[in-house]
Amino acid sequence: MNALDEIIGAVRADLAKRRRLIPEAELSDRVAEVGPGLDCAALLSGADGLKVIAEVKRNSPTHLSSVPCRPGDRLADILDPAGLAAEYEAGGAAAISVLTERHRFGGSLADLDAVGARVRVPLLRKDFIVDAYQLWETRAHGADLALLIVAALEQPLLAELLALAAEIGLTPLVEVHDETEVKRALDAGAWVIGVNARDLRTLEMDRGVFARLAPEIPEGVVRIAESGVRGPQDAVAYAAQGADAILVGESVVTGGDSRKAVAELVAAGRLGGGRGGVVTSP
Ligand SMILES: O=C(O)c1ccccc1NCC(=O)[C@H](O)[C@H](O)COP(=O)(O)O
Repeated sequence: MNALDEIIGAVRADLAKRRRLIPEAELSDRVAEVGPGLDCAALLSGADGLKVIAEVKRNSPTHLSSVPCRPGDRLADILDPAGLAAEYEAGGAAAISVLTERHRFGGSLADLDAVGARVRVPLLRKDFIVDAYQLWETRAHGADLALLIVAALEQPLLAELLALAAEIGLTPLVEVHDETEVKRALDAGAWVIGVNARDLRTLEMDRGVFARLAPEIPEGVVRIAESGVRGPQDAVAYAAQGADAILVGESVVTGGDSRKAVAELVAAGRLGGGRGGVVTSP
């Protein structure tokens, strides 16, 4: 069993418990009350400089070095996820990602609620979404974006979840790692694509993947470089390779001064040039 399958097994078990506690109909009523989220494609476009999506990540199966962590290791002791997100926002983050998966990442929907109550920028729920229930839940808890990982979803389900996300006012961030997955994302109708430098099956990191895949992603689609950003030099490189945005977790969580770390990435992104295109959702 690969790393992704193992994570998804635990996600499905948790999901079954939550579904018993809160029926989907209750969540859809809540979604009707909260209404649609922010339209994030335009907000994440790199037309006016590389955007930084900063992540609240308590733990991870790897560190940047790709060394597998021991069970119980903490990436960082995040006592106040909302306070951390506020630091990110003050540093210029265009959006906040909250890793809500519990078993391997130590996250929760309570973290998402806390962060959403504190910041004004768009909120991404980063989790392993394999069922429509999780999308209802994502919007009901106030997120504006939901992650759909192509490697975790067969094609009809990917297209169905993408359509449902759009229908309930979420911007789907569709994550890919190779050429075939880019094609599948585009076939499903994605308009915001994240290229993850981390192979979720093997946990290996390859920062060259974005440069290889970016030309396969057409103009008009938002391109996000995810994972493994160590600092400003990587932001400059990704901007120069045409990224609209970068998604950064570990290096802004563990550096000590998270506001400064994000501000440095934002400043560096301006040096990289970027694509300068105007992007709108369909
Ligand atoms: O972070 C991990 O080790 C990981 C392992 C397996 C599946 C997903 C994983 N992370 C999710 C992410 O995509 C990252 O948290 C996110 O892109 C930020 O990455 P980083 O800046 O390298 O912390």
